[in-house]
Amino acid sequence: MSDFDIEALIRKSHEAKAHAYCPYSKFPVGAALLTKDGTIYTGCNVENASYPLCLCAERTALVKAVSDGHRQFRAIAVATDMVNNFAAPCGACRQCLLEFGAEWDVLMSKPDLSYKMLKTGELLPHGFTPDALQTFQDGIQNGKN
Ligand SMILES: O=c1ccn([C@H]2C[C@H](O)[C@@H](CO)O2)c(=O)[nH]1
Repeated sequence: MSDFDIEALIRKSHEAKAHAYCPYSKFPVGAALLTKDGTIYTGCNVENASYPLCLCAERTALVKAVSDGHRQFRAIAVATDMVNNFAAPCGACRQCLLEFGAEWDVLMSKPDLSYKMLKTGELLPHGFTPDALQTFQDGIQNGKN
């Protein structure tokens, strides 16, 4: 059982998709990120004529939230127009979501609002986390690195 309204969050991610700036890929993506305190930040993909600078919807929502002071999250819903596939975050987004914990929910949806739910840590198993850097720093303190 989730302690938040899954359908409402997914719906918001589909609404956010309407703002996608994607003249190159023509692949709109929306995201809705729920913070621990119940605030919702939305995001969309923002592309650029310099293709590698394209921003994904998930990271747009994440940086909006973090830059407002949020670091604890309950869930992120991701939306695309694909009817045959759930909206799976790309590798870079998985890494950025994992930065803020391995135990919060990623809701990958379709336009009919059906979804697949996985934890951030399930989406990127064996990921590189802040813990690894902490362990490294501890090793330096103890003369082991
Ligand atoms: O998880 C994803 C995957 C892709 N995109 C965007 C990036 C680019 O603008 C377009 C096509 O890759 O979709 C996202 O926003 N999120």
